[in-house]
Amino acid sequence: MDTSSVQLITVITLAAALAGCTWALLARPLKLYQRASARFALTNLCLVLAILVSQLRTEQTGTFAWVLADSAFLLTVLAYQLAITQLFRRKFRTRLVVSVIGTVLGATVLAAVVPMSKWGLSALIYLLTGACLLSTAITKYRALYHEFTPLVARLFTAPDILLTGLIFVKVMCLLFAPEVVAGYLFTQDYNNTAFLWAFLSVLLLLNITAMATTITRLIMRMKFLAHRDQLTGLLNRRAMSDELDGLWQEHENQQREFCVLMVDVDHFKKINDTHGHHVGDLAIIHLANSLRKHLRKSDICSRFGGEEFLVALPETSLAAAQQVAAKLVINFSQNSWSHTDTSITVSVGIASSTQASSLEMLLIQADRALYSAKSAGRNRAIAYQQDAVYSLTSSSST
Ligand SMILES: Nc1nc2c(ncn2[C@@H]2O[C@H](COP(=O)(O)OP(=O)(O)OP(=O)(O)O)[C@@H](O)[C@H]2O)c(=O)[nH]1
Repeated sequence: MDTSSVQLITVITLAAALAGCTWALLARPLKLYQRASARFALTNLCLVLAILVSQLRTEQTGTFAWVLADSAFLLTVLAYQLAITQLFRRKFRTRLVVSVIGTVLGATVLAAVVPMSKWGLSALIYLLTGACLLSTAITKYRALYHEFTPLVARLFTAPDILLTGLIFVKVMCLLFAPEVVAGYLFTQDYNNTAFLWAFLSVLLLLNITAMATTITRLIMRMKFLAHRDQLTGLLNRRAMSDELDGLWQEHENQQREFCVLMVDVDHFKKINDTHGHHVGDLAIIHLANSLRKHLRKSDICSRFGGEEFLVALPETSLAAAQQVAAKLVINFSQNSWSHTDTSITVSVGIASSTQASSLEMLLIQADRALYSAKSAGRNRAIAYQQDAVYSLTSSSST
Protein backbone atom coordinates (compact mmCIF):
# COMPACT_ATOMS: atom_id res chain seq x y z
CA MET A 1 0.00 0.00 0.00
CA ASP A 2 1.35 3.47 -0.85
CA THR A 3 2.02 6.21 1.70
CA SER A 4 -0.95 8.39 0.75
CA SER A 5 -3.35 5.45 1.31
CA VAL A 6 -1.77 4.76 4.71
CA GLN A 7 -2.14 8.43 5.64
CA LEU A 8 -5.77 8.52 4.49
CA ILE A 9 -6.64 5.36 6.43
CA THR A 10 -5.05 6.93 9.52
CA VAL A 11 -7.13 10.10 9.00
CA ILE A 12 -10.34 8.03 8.56
CA THR A 13 -9.58 6.08 11.76
CA LEU A 14 -8.90 9.28 13.69
CA ALA A 15 -12.03 11.00 12.31
CA ALA A 16 -14.20 8.02 13.31
CA ALA A 17 -12.57 7.89 16.76
CA LEU A 18 -13.13 11.64 17.25
CA ALA A 19 -16.77 11.41 16.11
CA GLY A 20 -17.26 8.41 18.46
CA CYS A 21 -15.88 10.42 21.42
CA THR A 22 -18.18 13.39 20.58
CA TRP A 23 -21.25 11.13 20.53
CA ALA A 24 -20.14 9.50 23.80
CA LEU A 25 -19.88 12.98 25.30
CA LEU A 26 -23.44 13.79 24.16
CA ALA A 27 -24.72 10.47 25.52
CA ARG A 28 -23.13 10.60 28.96
CA PRO A 29 -22.41 13.94 30.58
CA LEU A 30 -24.75 15.95 28.33
CA LYS A 31 -27.53 13.29 28.29
CA LEU A 32 -28.76 14.46 24.86
CA TYR A 33 -30.81 11.68 23.23
CA GLN A 34 -28.77 9.35 25.43
CA ARG A 35 -29.57 6.03 23.76
CA ALA A 36 -29.31 7.22 20.17
CA SER A 37 -26.06 9.10 20.92
CA ALA A 38 -24.58 6.00 22.59
CA ARG A 39 -25.42 3.98 19.47
CA PHE A 40 -23.85 6.57 17.18
CA ALA A 41 -20.71 6.34 19.37
CA LEU A 42 -20.86 2.54 18.99
CA THR A 43 -21.19 2.91 15.19
CA ASN A 44 -18.00 4.94 14.99
CA LEU A 45 -16.22 2.55 17.36
CA CYS A 46 -17.27 -0.42 15.16
CA LEU A 47 -15.92 1.44 12.14
CA VAL A 48 -12.55 2.04 13.80
CA LEU A 49 -12.36 -1.66 14.71
CA ALA A 50 -13.41 -2.68 11.17
CA ILE A 51 -10.64 -0.57 9.65
CA LEU A 52 -8.04 -1.90 12.08
CA VAL A 53 -9.07 -5.55 11.54
CA SER A 54 -8.99 -5.05 7.77
CA GLN A 55 -5.45 -3.75 8.05
CA LEU A 56 -4.28 -7.14 9.26
CA ARG A 57 -5.76 -8.93 6.24
CA THR A 58 -3.81 -10.14 3.23
CA GLU A 59 -4.79 -12.44 0.35
CA GLN A 60 -3.34 -15.35 2.35
CA THR A 61 -5.63 -14.74 5.32
CA GLY A 62 -7.87 -17.70 6.22
CA THR A 63 -11.63 -17.68 5.54
CA PHE A 64 -12.75 -16.85 9.11
CA ALA A 65 -10.37 -13.93 9.57
CA TRP A 66 -11.29 -12.76 6.08
CA VAL A 67 -15.01 -12.80 6.90
CA LEU A 68 -14.37 -11.14 10.26
CA ALA A 69 -13.06 -7.98 8.59
CA ASP A 70 -16.05 -7.71 6.23
CA SER A 71 -18.49 -8.54 9.03
CA ALA A 72 -17.07 -5.69 11.10
CA PHE A 73 -18.30 -3.28 8.40
CA LEU A 74 -21.68 -5.01 8.40
CA LEU A 75 -21.85 -4.62 12.21
CA THR A 76 -21.02 -0.92 11.81
CA VAL A 77 -24.03 -0.47 9.52
CA LEU A 78 -26.26 -2.46 11.92
CA ALA A 79 -25.14 -0.23 14.83
CA TYR A 80 -25.95 2.79 12.65
CA GLN A 81 -29.39 1.35 11.90
CA LEU A 82 -29.95 0.87 15.64
CA ALA A 83 -28.95 4.50 16.28
CA ILE A 84 -31.26 5.88 13.57
CA THR A 85 -34.27 3.82 14.68
CA GLN A 86 -33.63 4.91 18.28
CA LEU A 87 -33.25 8.58 17.34
CA PHE A 88 -36.52 8.66 15.40
CA ARG A 89 -38.32 6.22 17.73
CA ARG A 90 -38.91 3.79 14.87
CA LYS A 91 -39.24 0.03 15.13
CA PHE A 92 -35.92 -1.82 14.83
CA ARG A 93 -36.20 -4.54 12.21
CA THR A 94 -34.96 -7.41 14.38
CA ARG A 95 -36.07 -10.09 11.92
CA LEU A 96 -34.14 -8.51 9.07
CA VAL A 97 -31.00 -8.25 11.22
CA VAL A 98 -31.29 -11.86 12.41
CA SER A 99 -31.68 -13.12 8.85
CA VAL A 100 -28.70 -11.01 7.69
CA ILE A 101 -26.44 -12.33 10.46
CA GLY A 102 -27.77 -15.89 9.85
CA THR A 103 -26.93 -15.62 6.13
CA VAL A 104 -23.37 -14.45 6.90
CA LEU A 105 -22.82 -17.27 9.41
CA GLY A 106 -24.30 -19.86 7.02
CA ALA A 107 -22.14 -18.67 4.12
CA THR A 108 -19.01 -18.71 6.33
CA VAL A 109 -19.65 -22.27 7.51
CA LEU A 110 -20.35 -23.32 3.91
CA ALA A 111 -17.10 -21.67 2.76
CA ALA A 112 -15.17 -23.71 5.35
CA VAL A 113 -16.63 -26.95 3.95
CA VAL A 114 -16.94 -26.24 0.22
CA PRO A 115 -14.11 -24.41 -1.55
CA MET A 116 -15.48 -20.98 -2.32
CA SER A 117 -14.02 -17.76 -3.67
CA LYS A 118 -13.19 -15.27 -0.92
CA TRP A 119 -14.18 -12.50 -3.30
CA GLY A 120 -17.66 -14.03 -3.67
CA LEU A 121 -18.01 -14.28 0.11
CA SER A 122 -16.99 -10.65 0.50
CA ALA A 123 -19.40 -9.62 -2.26
CA LEU A 124 -22.25 -11.33 -0.38
CA ILE A 125 -21.42 -9.60 2.92
CA TYR A 126 -21.06 -6.23 1.17
CA LEU A 127 -24.37 -6.78 -0.62
CA LEU A 128 -26.08 -7.38 2.73
CA THR A 129 -24.28 -4.34 4.20
CA GLY A 130 -25.54 -2.18 1.32
CA ALA A 131 -29.08 -3.54 1.70
CA CYS A 132 -29.08 -2.77 5.46
CA LEU A 133 -27.76 0.74 4.82
CA LEU A 134 -30.41 1.31 2.16
CA SER A 135 -33.15 0.18 4.55
CA THR A 136 -31.72 2.55 7.22
CA ALA A 137 -31.69 5.39 4.66
CA ILE A 138 -35.36 4.75 3.85
CA THR A 139 -36.27 4.79 7.57
CA LYS A 140 -34.30 8.02 8.03
CA TYR A 141 -35.85 9.65 4.93
CA ARG A 142 -39.41 8.82 6.04
CA ALA A 143 -38.79 10.11 9.57
CA LEU A 144 -37.17 13.34 8.33
CA TYR A 145 -39.92 13.81 5.73
CA HIS A 146 -42.52 13.45 8.47
CA GLU A 147 -40.78 15.75 10.97
CA PHE A 148 -39.15 18.35 8.73
CA THR A 149 -39.50 19.20 5.03
CA PRO A 150 -38.93 17.05 1.91
CA LEU A 151 -35.80 19.14 1.15
CA VAL A 152 -34.27 18.44 4.58
CA ALA A 153 -35.17 14.75 4.18
CA ARG A 154 -33.40 14.60 0.80
CA LEU A 155 -30.34 16.56 1.97
CA PHE A 156 -29.86 14.62 5.19
CA THR A 157 -30.33 11.23 3.52
CA ALA A 158 -28.00 11.97 0.59
CA PRO A 159 -24.82 10.80 2.45
CA ASP A 160 -26.47 7.45 3.29
CA ILE A 161 -27.48 6.96 -0.35
CA LEU A 162 -23.98 7.93 -1.52
CA LEU A 163 -22.38 5.41 0.82
CA THR A 164 -24.87 2.74 -0.29
CA GLY A 165 -23.92 3.51 -3.90
CA LEU A 166 -20.21 3.15 -3.10
CA ILE A 167 -20.85 -0.19 -1.44
CA PHE A 168 -22.84 -1.49 -4.42
CA VAL A 169 -20.07 -0.36 -6.82
CA LYS A 170 -17.67 -2.36 -4.64
CA VAL A 171 -19.96 -5.41 -4.86
CA MET A 172 -20.04 -5.14 -8.67
CA CYS A 173 -16.26 -4.92 -8.81
CA LEU A 174 -15.88 -7.92 -6.51
CA LEU A 175 -18.32 -9.98 -8.55
CA PHE A 176 -17.39 -9.08 -12.08
CA ALA A 177 -13.86 -7.70 -12.03
CA PRO A 178 -11.95 -8.58 -8.87
CA GLU A 179 -8.69 -8.33 -10.82
CA VAL A 180 -9.57 -4.68 -11.67
CA VAL A 181 -10.12 -3.88 -8.02
CA ALA A 182 -6.76 -5.55 -7.46
CA GLY A 183 -7.10 -5.76 -3.76
CA TYR A 184 -9.63 -5.03 -1.17
CA LEU A 185 -11.11 -2.18 0.83
CA PHE A 186 -8.52 -1.23 3.46
CA THR A 187 -6.37 -4.32 2.88
CA GLN A 188 -2.67 -4.00 2.53
CA ASP A 189 -3.02 -4.58 -1.23
CA TYR A 190 -5.48 -1.77 -1.72
CA ASN A 191 -4.30 1.68 -2.73
CA ASN A 192 -7.25 3.42 -4.34
CA THR A 193 -6.96 6.90 -2.79
CA ALA A 194 -10.02 8.23 -4.67
CA PHE A 195 -12.21 5.63 -2.95
CA LEU A 196 -10.66 6.46 0.43
CA TRP A 197 -11.31 10.20 -0.06
CA ALA A 198 -14.92 9.43 -0.97
CA PHE A 199 -15.24 7.20 2.10
CA LEU A 200 -13.79 9.89 4.39
CA SER A 201 -16.15 12.55 3.00
CA VAL A 202 -19.19 10.33 3.42
CA LEU A 203 -18.15 9.35 6.96
CA LEU A 204 -17.88 13.02 7.93
CA LEU A 205 -21.18 13.87 6.21
CA LEU A 206 -22.97 11.01 7.97
CA ASN A 207 -21.80 12.19 11.37
CA ILE A 208 -22.55 15.84 10.60
CA THR A 209 -26.10 15.15 9.34
CA ALA A 210 -26.79 12.84 12.30
CA MET A 211 -25.56 15.56 14.68
CA ALA A 212 -27.58 18.25 12.87
CA THR A 213 -30.71 16.07 13.00
CA THR A 214 -30.25 15.41 16.72
CA ILE A 215 -29.78 19.10 17.55
CA THR A 216 -32.66 20.22 15.28
CA ARG A 217 -34.98 17.69 16.93
CA LEU A 218 -33.96 19.02 20.33
CA ILE A 219 -34.68 22.61 19.26
CA MET A 220 -38.07 21.56 17.84
CA ARG A 221 -38.90 19.78 21.09
CA MET A 222 -37.95 22.85 23.12
CA LYS A 223 -40.07 25.05 20.85
CA PHE A 224 -42.97 22.62 21.20
CA LEU A 225 -42.66 22.65 25.00
CA ALA A 226 -42.44 26.46 25.03
CA HIS A 227 -45.53 26.92 22.85
CA ARG A 228 -47.82 24.10 23.92
CA ASP A 229 -49.95 23.40 26.93
CA GLN A 230 -48.63 20.24 28.58
CA LEU A 231 -52.03 18.72 29.43
CA THR A 232 -53.91 19.25 26.16
CA GLY A 233 -51.20 19.85 23.54
CA LEU A 234 -53.07 22.99 22.46
CA LEU A 235 -51.23 26.31 22.07
CA ASN A 236 -50.51 27.92 25.43
CA ARG A 237 -51.30 31.52 26.34
CA ARG A 238 -47.93 32.90 25.17
CA ALA A 239 -48.12 31.22 21.75
CA MET A 240 -51.74 32.30 21.36
CA SER A 241 -50.76 35.91 22.08
CA ASP A 242 -48.25 35.72 19.19
CA GLU A 243 -50.94 34.30 16.88
CA LEU A 244 -53.37 37.04 17.90
CA ASP A 245 -50.71 39.71 17.27
CA GLY A 246 -50.35 38.37 13.72
CA LEU A 247 -54.11 38.33 13.12
CA TRP A 248 -54.48 41.83 14.51
CA GLN A 249 -51.71 43.13 12.19
CA GLU A 250 -53.54 41.60 9.20
CA HIS A 251 -56.79 43.13 10.41
CA GLU A 252 -55.21 46.59 10.66
CA ASN A 253 -53.25 46.44 7.40
CA GLN A 254 -55.64 44.52 5.17
CA GLN A 255 -58.99 44.95 6.96
CA ARG A 256 -59.29 41.21 7.44
CA GLU A 257 -61.98 40.52 10.01
CA PHE A 258 -61.47 37.81 12.58
CA CYS A 259 -63.36 36.73 15.69
CA VAL A 260 -62.40 35.26 19.03
CA LEU A 261 -64.36 32.83 21.18
CA MET A 262 -63.65 32.67 24.88
CA VAL A 263 -64.86 29.24 25.99
CA ASP A 264 -65.21 28.44 29.69
CA VAL A 265 -66.42 25.21 31.31
CA ASP A 266 -69.51 25.61 33.50
CA HIS A 267 -69.24 24.62 37.15
CA PHE A 268 -65.92 22.99 36.62
CA LYS A 269 -65.12 23.18 40.31
CA LYS A 270 -68.02 20.77 40.88
CA ILE A 271 -66.40 18.16 38.57
CA ASN A 272 -63.16 18.44 40.54
CA ASP A 273 -64.91 18.31 43.90
CA THR A 274 -67.21 15.39 42.98
CA HIS A 275 -64.94 13.19 40.86
CA GLY A 276 -61.45 14.30 41.83
CA HIS A 277 -58.75 16.40 40.21
CA HIS A 278 -57.68 13.57 37.89
CA VAL A 279 -61.16 13.40 36.31
CA GLY A 280 -61.06 17.22 36.10
CA ASP A 281 -57.87 16.91 34.05
CA LEU A 282 -59.50 14.30 31.80
CA ALA A 283 -62.45 16.67 31.29
CA ILE A 284 -60.06 19.41 30.14
CA ILE A 285 -58.42 16.99 27.68
CA HIS A 286 -61.89 15.91 26.45
CA LEU A 287 -62.83 19.54 25.88
CA ALA A 288 -59.61 20.28 24.01
CA ASN A 289 -60.15 17.27 21.74
CA SER A 290 -63.78 18.21 21.08
CA LEU A 291 -62.76 21.76 20.18
CA ARG A 292 -60.11 20.43 17.77
CA LYS A 293 -62.69 18.12 16.22
CA HIS A 294 -65.35 20.74 15.68
CA LEU A 295 -63.22 23.61 14.42
CA ARG A 296 -61.67 24.19 11.00
CA LYS A 297 -57.98 23.47 10.42
CA SER A 298 -57.35 27.18 9.97
CA ASP A 299 -58.92 28.06 13.34
CA ILE A 300 -56.45 28.57 16.18
CA CYS A 301 -57.25 26.95 19.47
CA SER A 302 -55.50 27.53 22.79
CA ARG A 303 -55.79 26.79 26.47
CA PHE A 304 -55.83 30.30 27.87
CA GLY A 305 -56.21 29.55 31.55
CA GLY A 306 -57.23 26.69 33.89
CA GLU A 307 -60.55 25.66 32.33
CA GLU A 308 -60.72 28.48 29.83
CA PHE A 309 -60.00 28.13 26.11
CA LEU A 310 -59.50 30.90 23.57
CA VAL A 311 -60.26 30.23 19.92
CA ALA A 312 -59.39 32.58 17.06
CA LEU A 313 -61.40 32.28 13.85
CA PRO A 314 -59.44 33.95 11.02
CA GLU A 315 -61.35 35.58 8.15
CA THR A 316 -64.66 35.04 9.91
CA SER A 317 -67.56 37.45 10.30
CA LEU A 318 -69.39 37.91 13.58
CA ALA A 319 -72.46 36.14 12.18
CA ALA A 320 -70.37 33.11 11.18
CA ALA A 321 -68.59 33.09 14.55
CA GLN A 322 -71.98 33.07 16.28
CA GLN A 323 -72.95 29.98 14.34
CA VAL A 324 -69.68 28.22 15.25
CA ALA A 325 -70.12 29.09 18.93
CA ALA A 326 -73.77 27.96 18.94
CA LYS A 327 -72.71 24.65 17.40
CA LEU A 328 -70.06 24.15 20.08
CA VAL A 329 -72.45 24.90 22.94
CA ILE A 330 -75.13 22.58 21.58
CA ASN A 331 -72.64 19.82 20.88
CA PHE A 332 -71.26 19.90 24.44
CA SER A 333 -74.67 20.04 26.12
CA GLN A 334 -76.12 17.20 24.02
CA ASN A 335 -73.32 14.70 24.41
CA SER A 336 -72.71 13.09 27.76
CA TRP A 337 -69.14 12.43 28.82
CA SER A 338 -68.31 8.85 29.79
CA HIS A 339 -66.46 9.72 33.03
CA THR A 340 -69.34 11.58 34.68
CA ASP A 341 -72.27 10.18 32.67
CA THR A 342 -73.55 13.72 32.29
CA SER A 343 -72.74 16.36 29.73
CA ILE A 344 -70.16 19.04 30.32
CA THR A 345 -71.56 22.42 29.33
CA VAL A 346 -69.66 25.49 28.27
CA SER A 347 -70.31 29.21 28.08
CA VAL A 348 -68.84 31.22 25.22
CA GLY A 349 -68.09 34.91 24.81
CA ILE A 350 -67.71 36.12 21.20
CA ALA A 351 -66.03 39.29 19.94
CA SER A 352 -65.17 40.57 16.47
CA SER A 353 -62.06 42.53 15.47
CA THR A 354 -64.30 45.02 13.62
CA GLN A 355 -65.74 46.25 16.92
CA ALA A 356 -62.48 46.59 18.87
CA SER A 357 -60.00 49.46 18.82
CA SER A 358 -57.10 47.24 19.94
CA LEU A 359 -56.25 43.60 20.59
CA GLU A 360 -56.48 44.15 24.34
CA MET A 361 -59.95 45.63 23.86
CA LEU A 362 -60.99 42.63 21.73
CA LEU A 363 -60.07 40.24 24.55
CA ILE A 364 -61.82 42.41 27.12
CA GLN A 365 -64.95 42.36 24.94
CA ALA A 366 -64.84 38.57 24.62
CA ASP A 367 -64.38 38.31 28.38
CA ARG A 368 -67.33 40.63 29.01
CA ALA A 369 -69.51 38.59 26.66
CA LEU A 370 -68.45 35.43 28.50
CA TYR A 371 -69.33 37.03 31.82
CA SER A 372 -72.78 37.85 30.40
CA ALA A 373 -73.22 34.25 29.25
CA LYS A 374 -72.38 33.03 32.75
CA SER A 375 -74.72 35.57 34.36
CA ALA A 376 -77.53 34.67 31.98
CA GLY A 377 -77.51 31.08 33.23
CA ARG A 378 -74.48 29.43 31.46
CA ASN A 379 -74.62 26.81 28.68
CA ARG A 380 -74.90 29.50 26.03
CA ALA A 381 -72.92 31.71 23.67
CA ILE A 382 -73.18 35.48 23.75
CA ALA A 383 -71.68 37.96 21.32
CA TYR A 384 -70.34 41.32 22.37
CA GLN A 385 -72.20 44.21 20.72
CA GLN A 386 -71.00 47.79 21.15
CA ASP A 387 -73.21 48.86 24.09
CA ALA A 388 -75.11 45.68 24.71
CA VAL A 389 -74.71 41.96 24.53
CA TYR A 390 -77.36 39.59 23.26
CA SER A 391 -77.98 35.92 23.77
CA LEU A 392 -77.51 33.50 20.91
CA THR A 393 -78.04 30.07 22.31
CA SER A 394 -79.76 29.46 25.53
CA SER A 395 -81.00 26.39 27.14
CA SER A 396 -81.94 25.49 30.65
CA SER A 397 -79.44 26.69 33.14
CA THR A 398 -77.28 23.95 34.60
N1 LIG B 1 -58.45 19.33 37.35
C1 LIG B 1 -58.05 20.56 37.03
N2 LIG B 1 -58.68 21.60 37.55
C2 LIG B 1 -58.30 22.85 37.22
C3 LIG B 1 -57.26 23.06 36.31
N3 LIG B 1 -57.10 24.39 36.15
C4 LIG B 1 -58.04 25.00 36.93
N4 LIG B 1 -58.77 24.07 37.59
C5 LIG B 1 -59.88 24.26 38.52
O1 LIG B 1 -60.99 24.80 37.84
C6 LIG B 1 -61.85 25.41 38.83
C7 LIG B 1 -62.43 26.66 38.25
O2 LIG B 1 -63.37 27.10 39.15
P1 LIG B 1 -64.19 28.44 38.97
O3 LIG B 1 -63.28 29.51 38.44
O4 LIG B 1 -64.91 28.69 40.27
O5 LIG B 1 -65.17 28.15 37.81
P2 LIG B 1 -66.35 27.07 37.66
O6 LIG B 1 -66.43 26.15 38.84
O7 LIG B 1 -66.16 26.43 36.34
O8 LIG B 1 -67.62 27.98 37.65
P3 LIG B 1 -68.16 28.87 36.46
O9 LIG B 1 -67.00 29.16 35.54
O10 LIG B 1 -68.67 30.08 37.11
O11 LIG B 1 -69.21 28.08 35.77
C8 LIG B 1 -60.97 25.67 40.06
O12 LIG B 1 -61.41 24.82 41.09
C9 LIG B 1 -59.57 25.26 39.60
O13 LIG B 1 -58.84 24.66 40.66
C10 LIG B 1 -56.57 21.92 35.77
O14 LIG B 1 -55.64 21.99 34.97
N5 LIG B 1 -57.02 20.69 36.16
